[in-house]
Amino acid sequence: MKRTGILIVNLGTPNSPESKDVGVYLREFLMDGRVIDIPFWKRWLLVNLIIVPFRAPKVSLEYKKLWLDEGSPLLVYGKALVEKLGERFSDEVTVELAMRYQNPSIEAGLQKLRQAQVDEIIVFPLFPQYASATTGSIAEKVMAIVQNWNVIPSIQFINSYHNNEQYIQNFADKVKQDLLKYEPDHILFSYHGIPERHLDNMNEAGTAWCSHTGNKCAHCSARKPYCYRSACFETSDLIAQKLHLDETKYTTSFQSRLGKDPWIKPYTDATIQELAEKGIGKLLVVSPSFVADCLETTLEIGEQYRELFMELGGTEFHFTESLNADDDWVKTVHALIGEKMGLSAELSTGSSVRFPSDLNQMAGAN
Ligand SMILES: C=CC1=C(C)c2cc3[nH]c(cc4nc(cc5[nH]c(cc1n2)c(C)c5CCC(=O)O)C(CCC(=O)O)=C4C)c(C)c3C=C
Ligand SMILES: [Fe+2]
Ligand SMILES: [Fe+2]
Repeated sequence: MKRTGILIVNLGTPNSPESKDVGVYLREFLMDGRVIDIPFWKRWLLVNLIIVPFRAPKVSLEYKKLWLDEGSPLLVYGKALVEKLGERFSDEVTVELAMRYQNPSIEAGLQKLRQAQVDEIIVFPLFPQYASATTGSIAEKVMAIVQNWNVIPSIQFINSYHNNEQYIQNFADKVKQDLLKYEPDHILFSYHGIPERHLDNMNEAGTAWCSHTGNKCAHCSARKPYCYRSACFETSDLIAQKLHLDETKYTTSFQSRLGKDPWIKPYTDATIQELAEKGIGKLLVVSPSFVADCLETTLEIGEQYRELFMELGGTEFHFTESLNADDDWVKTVHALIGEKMGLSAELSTGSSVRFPSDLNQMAGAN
């Protein structure tokens, strides 16, 4: 019987909210050459002498606000998701949670799959829109580890699902509830940003690939899934279409800027200012690049952007909760993985199907 290992991977978490552990986490994260893509020695100086000493104490206070008994929100939601997924798969499937930075590590997760003697591994990054700094980094790490194994099983990466029908529906359902509850004047889809340079570097031919302008990202007209910016715009459009929203009723922007280099635009803070100046009173913010609530949603959006909007004359500010470990989102992840396992769409979207056992039973196998 074929055994499958599934590795669900999110960004990371410090071991505790204390400044020292946050520093260790930030150092591992920001020393990743896919995150801060400058020569090693410059990155080392920047991260160790400037960013971490100033940022760790501040971020530690933020983690302390959100920390739960069992750990950081990303860890808690990740564990709940993996537990629910495990219940949906049969005994031949092993599901493990890993964090790209700190613990549980990708190394530990892969080791558990190896011990379970899986024949294939499916890596599912909790990032719907591909970016080299997130999905790319996870793939690099996984490949660096398995290259030392004697038996390297078949490995598949689920690189991008920014336009997946079920993922779009999951967010549309959440937004719909808030539209009915708050009746906002406008919806802002705010995604985590990346430096513009990261998109320029994508073109192997060496020329800039992404136009960085317009809402259709003109040079990426085919809306290639690997242009993070285009993918984010497409996600917003698809959610808006599900909700029959007029184009004038929503905007897409990018948050969480770090450093002085240009990041993809429009920036969320500038967009909030423009919306307030246009007279938008009631604003609903949605963040589809985060499938679990974390510092960047609960605090950056829920506190900092709320404060900014209200200071600028806004009357109501609401934030749509992320998918976290909602049952409908679990079904989506189950279906996306099922597809990679070669199961039919019908079976993989069925909520009560425990595959592959069901498939085997249907085929009369043991
Ligand atoms: C959603 C996708 C994400 C992309 C793309 C991304 C790129 C990216 N991030 C930084 C710097 C930081 N990000 C931080 C936290 C953080 N980022 C994401 C997601 C993406 N990052 C998540 C899910 C989180 C975790 C938040 C949590 O609650 O644990 C941080 C740490 C917090 C802070 O200091 O603000 C930094 C730093 C860069 C430089 C970058 C692209 C190059
Ligand atoms: Fe980030
Ligand atoms: Fe682009």
